Amino acid sequence: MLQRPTLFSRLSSRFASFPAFSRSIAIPYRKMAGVPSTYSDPVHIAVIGGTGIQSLPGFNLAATLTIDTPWGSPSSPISILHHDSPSGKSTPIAFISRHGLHHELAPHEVKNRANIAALRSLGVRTIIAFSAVGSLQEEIRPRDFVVPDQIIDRTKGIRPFTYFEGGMVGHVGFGDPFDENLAKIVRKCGHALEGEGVTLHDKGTLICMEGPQFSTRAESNLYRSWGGSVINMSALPEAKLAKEAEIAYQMICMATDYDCWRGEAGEDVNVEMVMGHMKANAENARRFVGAVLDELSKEEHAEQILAKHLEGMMKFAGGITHKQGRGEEVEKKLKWLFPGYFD
Ligand SMILES: CSC[C@H]1O[C@H](OP(=O)(O)O)[C@H](O)[C@@H]1O
Ligand SMILES: Nc1ncnc2[nH]cnc12
Repeated sequence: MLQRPTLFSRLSSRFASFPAFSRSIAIPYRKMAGVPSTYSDPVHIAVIGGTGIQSLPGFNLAATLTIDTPWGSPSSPISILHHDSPSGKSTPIAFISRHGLHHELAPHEVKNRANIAALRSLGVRTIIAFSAVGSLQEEIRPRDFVVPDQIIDRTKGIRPFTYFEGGMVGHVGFGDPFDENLAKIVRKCGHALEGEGVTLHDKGTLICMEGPQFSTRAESNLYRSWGGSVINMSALPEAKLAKEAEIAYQMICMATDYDCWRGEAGEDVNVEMVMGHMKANAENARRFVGAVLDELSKEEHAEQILAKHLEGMMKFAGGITHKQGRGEEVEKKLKWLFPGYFD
């Protein structure tokens, strides 16, 4: 009888045809007694933690994976956590710390391509990303949560932002940068926590700026005049790459400051302010993420967490370059990311 390939054997055979990346799978990052460095089942859901959320305590750590991708290593080792939902079902969740385990990566240094590629290689098709944001509107107060539905790109083109370059061209729709079905689930969970210290704004336009310096007052006011709700430095290219990787992606934002647009009416943003609010509200952030994971673990969301509505999209959106015009290196990389799409 044919054995269903385990994730490890699937990855091994993928690496076997791409020797340059064959060595570093499953090498323990820092040997932690008793924590496996391999994981054999597919993992469909991931959480990307941002500022102040370098780990997700309260979950059972099942494995710590070090995965090398054609775009290098992710920002941090990937923790596989077992999430036990109230129904008794255990669901594996992959967790990456965007800025590294010790917040050592600046926004423009985050390993976005490797992060998303490594998650996809594990089977991830749903990402909940967390971010500390500045508020551009009076009614979005520090410690409020926002589930944004739009992004304005104010990064400066210095971050690698696509998998399709160097001889394979792809164009993916980005009219809705977040996954609306996933957003509905996230909003429902957030509202269920309201009254217990959680205030949620259902929509919002997120400005993603380059940083690492915060905005000037003129910029901050300009973003307000554009209808910006909140501002951060990390939604892009993360959301673009997730879209290219056919992964349903939603960011949950937590306001930590009013940026600098209030002038004399309030103190300008600074790191202490951001960290202070993050720390004070970390428990709510974790409860929010936990509630979303509980909900996503339900059988009724099985299709959604596999992002069936996105499956196969890049075969066409990423396949416009004729075989004879393809760059050899990028073709190898994309075959690693999308086995079977570009044969
Ligand atoms: C520490 S303030 C600026 C920093 O905070 C946000 O991080 P993340 O989105 O990863 O939570 C923002 O994007 C900046 O990177
Ligand atoms: N004011 C701000 N600008 C950009 N990123 C932020 N993250 C938290 N607050 C921020």
